[in-house]
Amino acid sequence: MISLDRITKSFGNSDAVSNVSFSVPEGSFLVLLGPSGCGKSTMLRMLAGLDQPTSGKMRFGDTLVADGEAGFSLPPADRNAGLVFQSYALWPHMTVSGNIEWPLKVAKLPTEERRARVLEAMEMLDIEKLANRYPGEISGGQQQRVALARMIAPRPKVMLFDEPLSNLDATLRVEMRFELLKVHAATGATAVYVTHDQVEAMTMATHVAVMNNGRIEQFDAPDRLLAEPASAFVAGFVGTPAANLIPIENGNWFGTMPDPLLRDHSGHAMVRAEQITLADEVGPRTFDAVLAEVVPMAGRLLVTGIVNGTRITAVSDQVARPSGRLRFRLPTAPAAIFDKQGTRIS
Ligand SMILES: Nc1ncnc2c1ncn2[C@@H]1O[C@H](COP(=O)(O)OP(=O)(O)OP(=O)(O)O)[C@@H](O)[C@H]1O
Repeated sequence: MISLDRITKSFGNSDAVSNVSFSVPEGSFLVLLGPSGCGKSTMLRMLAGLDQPTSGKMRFGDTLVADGEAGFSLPPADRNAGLVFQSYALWPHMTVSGNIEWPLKVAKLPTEERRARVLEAMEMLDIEKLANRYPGEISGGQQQRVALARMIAPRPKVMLFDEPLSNLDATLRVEMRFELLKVHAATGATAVYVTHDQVEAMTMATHVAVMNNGRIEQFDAPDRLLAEPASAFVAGFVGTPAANLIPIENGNWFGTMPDPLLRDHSGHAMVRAEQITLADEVGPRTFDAVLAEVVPMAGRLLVTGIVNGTRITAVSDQVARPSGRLRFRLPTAPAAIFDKQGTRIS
């Protein structure tokens, strides 16, 4: 179990992480998801013991690993936690097996035990054939497998990942997502995984903490983030495609078309792409748009147009008119309404 109790990390006058509390059970796969600068790497560094919280407490199981007020932080080596970075950080002068063995040597494990663990880790990542190669002699994807093997060889209870797949191409990324989940399931460790890629969060996580400006916008299971986003930020960040956030003003779509369903609300109405249709005729809740792009997806089309400066995406089977103009029809009810601060109100 990992639990955080009101963790804050300040740099000078600004908080990189602000008053964050959550807990996840042992064996979870927690993803810290958010845009650049939201504080997710700072969170991970505190979990690893590389940074100390300014205030708040952090526990791994029953062990207190950091206490900001008391100025206490358990050193990284005493946390039974492994870390994998975006850059693989392998020792270039050591072979693959030498790299994997290194942390076991540091931990002073006997030779036989080290050999067995190196072999076990290489088998799990399917890299036995690379044992005697040097990092410069293997591909980026293979290097990331070695970094993973090196991380799991000491059998950490907590596995920490900082954007580990972002240097890989799209196909390798999908492959490595599967490998990571396999390793996680086989070890039973608790994983904390930092990414700005919501697809990684949606496909791998048991729990997701969506972060924005150092705070947690929503802490939930991936499907809950999609079904019940707590804020406009979450609604606009998750989903493929993310839901449309349509400006509403005093109960008017785009500030121009009144709709009793919007009551008198101002802010944004969430409308999913699959709720919007393309219309030939002008009618209730139709809006003319300028075509921005058409993306084929799973046999259907994601059609994006601009209405009053807002990008709107619909799922359609219909190819848009060649004129570059199109007409969207909004559904009778939005999936959610957020106020001007982005808080969900309906
Ligand atoms: N050592 C530091 N000194 C001062 N400010 C820092 C330091 N480290 C991080 N920050 C600031 O804290 C905020 C959060 O940074 P952090 O690196 O945690 O974000 P992030 O979500 O991981 O972003 P990215 O995905 O770009 O790495 C940023 O505004 C950053 O400028």
